[in-house]
Amino acid sequence: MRILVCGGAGYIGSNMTALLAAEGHEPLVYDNLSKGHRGAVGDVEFIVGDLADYDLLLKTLRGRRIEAVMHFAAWIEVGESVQEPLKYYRNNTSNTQNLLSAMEAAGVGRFVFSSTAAVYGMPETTPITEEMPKAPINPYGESKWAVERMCHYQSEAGRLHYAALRYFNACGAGNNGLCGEDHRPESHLIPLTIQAAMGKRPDIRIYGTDYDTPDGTCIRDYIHVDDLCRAHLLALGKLDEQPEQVYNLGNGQGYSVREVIETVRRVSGKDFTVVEADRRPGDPAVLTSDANKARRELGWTCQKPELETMVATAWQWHSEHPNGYSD
Ligand SMILES: NC(=O)c1ccc[n+]([C@@H]2O[C@H](COP(=O)([O-])OP(=O)(O)OC[C@H]3O[C@@H](n4cnc5c(N)ncnc54)[C@H](O)[C@@H]3O)[C@@H](O)[C@H]2O)c1
Ligand SMILES: O=c1ccn([C@@H]2O[C@H](COP(=O)(O)OP(=O)(O)O[C@H]3O[C@H](CO)[C@@H](O)[C@H](O)[C@H]3O)[C@@H](O)[C@H]2O)c(=O)[nH]1
Repeated sequence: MRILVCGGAGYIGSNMTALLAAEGHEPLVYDNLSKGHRGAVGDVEFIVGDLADYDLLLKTLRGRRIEAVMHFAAWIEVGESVQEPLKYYRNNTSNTQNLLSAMEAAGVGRFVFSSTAAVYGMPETTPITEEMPKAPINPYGESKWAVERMCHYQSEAGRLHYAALRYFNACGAGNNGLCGEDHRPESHLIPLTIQAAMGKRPDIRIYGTDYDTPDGTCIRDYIHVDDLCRAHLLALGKLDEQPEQVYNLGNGQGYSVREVIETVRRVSGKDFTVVEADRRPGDPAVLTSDANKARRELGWTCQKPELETMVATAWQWHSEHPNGYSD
């Protein structure tokens, strides 16, 4: 299929673009490079464009005879979304509405959307199933949940076939270790800890050691970006027969912040300073997925479920690219 990959120069989008090309699809990256990196995308057609540009979207969808859209483009920082809510509603919600409108006008009806575990807010129990209450606690989660509702009603109206994929914590370097994580600023635990191990930051701070968890630190469900991307392919393949798909994507196993830090220490063989700091506002103690629905309906399995493997691929990429995509 000819697939428009919005946000294809970002961390997950660049991995997806590489997988699509490897699988014989024809990806076309659409990214404004506000956060992504040209160097993250291999020899694939690239349009520097903004989701807000309806005319360019329509021209691209029609002119390139696009058959499906995979949509990764968004602002992704929870803390910033609390400080600047409208920035998040504009890019994540309004601009996605713009994209869906252009798709409708161009007659493109297949859509795979990057949603997030943040739609569940502070879940009362874990692991989380898709049916559990959607109760985001920040504008980032709300901005994504609003898109899910938009897709649901478009689908009910017979205007869209879509998959909303609720990622847990994406990590690792994918595409045979070639596509790594280079967010600026970086806010995610694994790359930040790796930066500490590389001596690029003075320490790694643990946000909260008094949670009701075995070692007092937060537990998250880390999923390798290769596993994440394979689920997109499977969802895309079922869109024609199943017009509405909603799946959690996690590996179901939780790892604490201390376990992540120890794994980076082991994998890297480096010692670094760990500082015990206050809790970060809005962090649930435990976020783990029940992804059985994706396993059952898509036939999806995690091929890299071990934290050690995820961290090792990330460590190798950062060691080979000490300045990220600036190299
Ligand atoms: N990283 C995670 O752990 C995680 C977890 C849950 C959900 N997600 C979702 O997955 C998606 C991808 O995340 P990521 O980590 O790859 O983020 P990223 O910031 O690396 O990639 C986003 C890309 O979108 C582009 N972009 C942003 N706004 C744009 C616009 N208006 N027009 C065109 N391009 C635009 C950026 O330049 C960037 O290349 C996001 O939608 C995010 O909300 C990520
Ligand atoms: O310097 C740091 C950074 C993070 N953490 C902790 O590490 C855990 C993971 O944090 P982070 O890597 O920032 O991921 P999350 O906040 O869990 O959010 C990610 O995972 C969510 C789904 O679980 C997605 O919605 C978000 O988009 C994605 O960024 C959390 O407990 C943080 O408090 C630290 O202790 N120190």
